[in-house]
This record gives sequence, C-alpha cells and structure tokens, in this order.
Amino acid sequence: MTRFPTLDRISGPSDMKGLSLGDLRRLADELREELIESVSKTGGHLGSSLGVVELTVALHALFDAPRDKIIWDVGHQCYPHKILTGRRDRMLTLRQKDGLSGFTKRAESDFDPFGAAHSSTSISAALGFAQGRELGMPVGDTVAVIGDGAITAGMAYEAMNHAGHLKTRMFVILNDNDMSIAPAVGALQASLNTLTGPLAAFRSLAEGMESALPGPMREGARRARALVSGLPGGGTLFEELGFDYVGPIDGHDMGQLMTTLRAVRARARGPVLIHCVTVKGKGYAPAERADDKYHGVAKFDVATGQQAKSKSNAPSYTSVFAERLATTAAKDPRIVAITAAMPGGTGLDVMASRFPKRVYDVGIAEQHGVTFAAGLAAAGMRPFCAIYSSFLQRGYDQIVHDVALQNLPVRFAIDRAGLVGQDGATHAGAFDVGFLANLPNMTVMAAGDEAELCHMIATAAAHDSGPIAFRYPRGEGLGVEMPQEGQVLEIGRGRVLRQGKDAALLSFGAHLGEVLKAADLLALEGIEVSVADARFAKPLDTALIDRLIDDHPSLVTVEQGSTGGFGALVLHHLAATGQLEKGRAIRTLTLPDRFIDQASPAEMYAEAGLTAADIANTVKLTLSRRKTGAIVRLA
Ligand SMILES: Cc1ncc(C[n+]2csc(CCOP(=O)(O)OP(=O)(O)O)c2C)c(N)n1
Ligand SMILES: CC(=O)[C@@H](O)[C@H](O)COP(=O)(O)O
Ligand SMILES: [Mg+2]
Repeated sequence: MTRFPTLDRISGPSDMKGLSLGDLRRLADELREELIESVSKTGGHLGSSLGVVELTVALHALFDAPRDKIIWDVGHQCYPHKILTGRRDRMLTLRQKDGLSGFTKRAESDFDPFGAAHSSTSISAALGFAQGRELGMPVGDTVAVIGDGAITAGMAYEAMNHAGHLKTRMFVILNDNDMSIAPAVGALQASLNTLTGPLAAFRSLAEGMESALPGPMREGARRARALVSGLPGGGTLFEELGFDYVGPIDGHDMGQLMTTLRAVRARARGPVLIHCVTVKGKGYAPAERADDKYHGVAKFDVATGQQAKSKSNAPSYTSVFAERLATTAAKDPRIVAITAAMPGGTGLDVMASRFPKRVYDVGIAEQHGVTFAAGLAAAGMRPFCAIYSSFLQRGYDQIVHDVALQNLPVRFAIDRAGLVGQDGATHAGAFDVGFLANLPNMTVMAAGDEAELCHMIATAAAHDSGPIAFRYPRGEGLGVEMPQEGQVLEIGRGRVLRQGKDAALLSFGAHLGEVLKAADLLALEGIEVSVADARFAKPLDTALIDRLIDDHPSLVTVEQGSTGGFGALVLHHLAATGQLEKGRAIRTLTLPDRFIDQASPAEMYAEAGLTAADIANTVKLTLSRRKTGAIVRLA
C-alpha cells in the first residue's frame, strides 16, 4: 500500500488536469509530506516551499505548462514544482554535485522557463514571454509568482509599470507570507497588511456594494472610497500601476485558489495581480514555530525538527565580522550598517541587537542600499554596507556613480566571496574583485584568514579617504589565533608568511589555506617556495611583487575570483613596469571562465583547478619550463 497514492499517479502536470477538488487537496497533503521527508535528507529552502504547496498544485492543475510559463521568483520555493514536473525521483540529489539545482533552471527542465535565484526578476521575465506571445512566439499564458520580500525590489516596479503600460495579459501572483528571510520590512508590507487585515473586510464590502450601483453612482462611490483609502483610484498600488487586483485570497484554500485562478484565466484582458496570503513553513510545526520559518535548513530530524550542526569549530567568517563590527561600532557612533534583507546571513543582527537604530534593513533593494550608504557617508556617517558578493552585483552602478566617483567613505563588507557550495553558480562571489578594483578611488582587500578579517574591519573603520571593500568567504576560517583587537593595516601592504628560493606563491584572500598546503606538498619534494599574502588588490603592494619577481624564478598568483581580478592586476603591473621581460615563469590561478554548478565548496574548487595539488603542480610546471634542474614529477 503506497503512502502517497494520489502523488504516485502524477508523472507530470498533464496527469493533474480534471482532478477533483478532493483529489487536489489530497495531492497537496501528500506533496507536503514528501517535501518534508525529502528536504530532511538534503537540506534546502524548506519554509518557502512549504508555503506554496497548494498554490503549486492549483497552478499546475489549471495552467498548461510548459506552454504556459510559470516563473518562480528567486526560485527557492520551487521544490513542489520540481516534484510535480517529473523530477520527484531526483529530489534526493538536490543542491549536490551533478544533482538538481536548488532553484529553477532552464537547462534542467522545460517546465523551468526562466532561471532564478537572485530575486525580483520574475515579472520582467513573464512580461518578456508574454510579449513574445503577442509577437507570435509559441507561448501561452505567463504567471510570475513573487513573494512579499522579492516585491520590495525596484525591479519589480519597473516591470509592473511597463506591464501596466503595455496592458499585456499576464498574471502576477503575490505570495504574501509576511516574511522575507527575516520578517518582511517596508511601507509596502504595511500597505499589504491593510489589504489582508481588518480593513480588507471594509474594502470587499465597499466593492460589493459599489458593484450593485448603476454606473455613474458606482464611480462616485469608488471616488468616495478613494478619499477614504488615500489612493487616487481608490484601489491598491498595483491598480495604480495598471493591474487588476484580485484578493486577498487564502493561498492554502484549494477551493479559493481554483475558483479565483479559473475566473481570472477566463476573464483577464490585461495584467492581473492575485494577492495570495500564505504561511511560510506551512504544515510543519518546527518550521512554523521557527523565527526564520526554516527558510534555509541543514539536514534535520523530521520528528523533532533538530538540524544537523556543522562539524568545524573554527569561527565562521560571518560570525567574526558580526562580533567585531558590533564592538567597533561601540567605539565610533558614526558607524552605521546596511543590509539588503539579510540581517542574519550577514551577521548584522548582532550589531542590530546592540544598536537597533544604527542598522538598516532596506529590504531586497541593493541598489537603494548602496546609494543610501553613500548619502549617509556624505552626511558624515561611516556606513558599512554588508552585502553578499553576488547580490552586490545588483548595486554596481551605484558603487561607481554614487560612491567611487564622489569618493565617499562607504565600507563594503563583502561576504560569500568565492564559491559558496550548494547555492551554486548564481550565488558564486566570483566577480567582485574584477568589478571593484578597476574603479578609481576604491581600496580592495581580501582576508586570508579570520584574524586578517579582524584587521580589515579595523582598517576599514579607520579609512576615511574614500570607499574601501573587504571580502571574505562563506564558512569557517583556518582556526588561527584571534587578535584581541584588529590592527589597522598599512594600505597597499601585503605580508610574507614563508621564505623559499625555488618559487613564489602570492595569495589574495581566503584560499591562503590551500596555498600553504601546496607549499607543504612542494617541500616534501624538496621544492622550497615563498608564500606571501597580498592583502590588497588595490592598491597593489608593488614593492612586494617586484621583490618576489626579482628573488624567484617563478611566480604563481592564487585567488578565489574570476580571471579579471587580482592576477590580472599583477600582470598589468608587471607589464606596465617592463618586468615581463625578466623572463620569469608566471602563472595566475583563478576561477575558470565558466559558471560552476552547485556542489560542496571543496568539490567546486576541485572543478575549478584550485586544490593544493593543482597549485603545487602549477609551481612545478613553471619550474620544469625553466629547466632549473629541480626534480619535477607532476602529481
Ligand atoms: C537580489 C537578491 N538579494 C537577496 C537575495 C536573498 N534572498 C533569497 S530569498 C529572500 C527572501 C525572499 O522573500 P520572499 O520573496 O517573500 O519569499 P519567501 O521566502 O517568503 O517565500 C532573500 C532576501 C536574493 N536571492 N537575491
Ligand atoms: C535563496 C537565497 O538567495 C538565500 O536564501 C541564500 O541561499 C542564502 O545564502 P546563505 O545560506 O549563504 O546565507
Ligand atoms: Mg515572503
């Protein structure tokens, strides 16, 4: 006797058409149980997926994917969608090497019309598909499912404004669970709450009475309501943007979902926003009880909800940043901090607990966050803008135009620099050195270990001559001794950790651990290498680089970043100063010029060719090229 008889009958959405309401309800219940069990074995974004189980069933029962395009914003809530669209048998490979992505991904399935993971892109993509349909492409209806967190990003309004202008038939489903990763912030959230709170009853009563009035009187009544509601059209912000607004409806009530979606599909001429109220973590008590609603979980025990803990006892870089920034802020009242909806992930919740008025959560609004920090700096404050490397990409023009060009003292604390593991290519912090170090006025640092991070926080706090950025990776440090106080570093000065005559290894950032392991491997073969930590990509420690080139037959640079980063800057310096003519063997070890799919960080760095053995082999290769007589056996 199978536990999931209804789910077992579903090999794809076509098997869901015509199911009775009872069957759909049973399917949702079974899907939720399967989801909890599966994610307990893999970890992942459980809370968000639990919140859209009924919505996912209703959408696939009514719409005709893959011709109809269902686009999940962020895509972290797409696990029920993946189970219903032929990937149920691969769910235990979720977020693992060669397994299912943790987000929607075009290459993975025809039922994933658009890749995601960075938020707030779904409405733009859905409008693009809808316009493709209008221009004759084989596209049916388009549905963007966007959360109340994701809809705080400006991009969502750009898209709605355009959709309202074009009057294109498309559907936006606002999944309102009053949560981002942390509780949702922003004035819009308050406005949504008036639509879903006690005032909602007044609104729907007023609408009902208006609809009974003859035309001119109905318009008069609506205008009267406008005076009461404060919005010109008497409607919601969405209606002012040209959308029909439907809702709020209970996003867990299969009957309401099916009735509403069926009706809007039958009647819609232009863009429609359906406001769905859901519960993040719905149907799993430990998730519903948790502050973060189990937004992102490790493997866990289903019976207790107890999550597996990470094994390492070295402090995580994030926890070091969190604690040291808070203590630094205690000494300088000008220090404030900005997060874009990631107070927990960045560790700013620690400073917020001590100085709640000096930490700003701007919502998922990195562009605004950067220029808001610029404004704070121009006012005389000392803002720390703590944004993950890949999300900082969202605020790049603001960094160039509002911070660097005006030479404002904004500090960028760039967490998740380098490869992050299970979140895969979309979250890889691969490009920040390349896009920051080419900016005039910018100072760019990278912590070689957690003690260095302490020094870089102190250095950033003291640095008043323009913008400064320091990057550090997801996960634990090297377990080095921690300083009582961070020391202010001399700008543009690196450090030498080991001396050796045969070759030089110049590390930038947190791959230093692997570089030291490579030096140990080489020593076992009688090859003595120098190891230096550059600390700065801008300004470079050119004196250190010149010494390394003069004193060694070969130089290998190593970084957790893309090809246009630290190594490129070193080569540019050597070329610009004519030192390439010295005939030294030089290599730059970087991330490859391709995206690397999710795996463990170690597996990803192995795929990138950045293991200690890879580094050691590269040194040996340079030596073999120089026929220095050193015994070279490539591993
Ligand atoms: C540009 C960008 N910034 C930050 C994030 C990190 N992030 C992922 S999900 C999320 C919260 C999303 O909230 P919501 O849209 O309400 O979805 P829910 O988890 O509540 O279903 C955030 C901040 C991201 N993915 N993309
Ligand atoms: C979906 C999303 O973008 C975030 O939840 C992200 O996965 C958080 O990453 P960390 O787990 O590294 O904080
Ligand atoms: Mg939400």
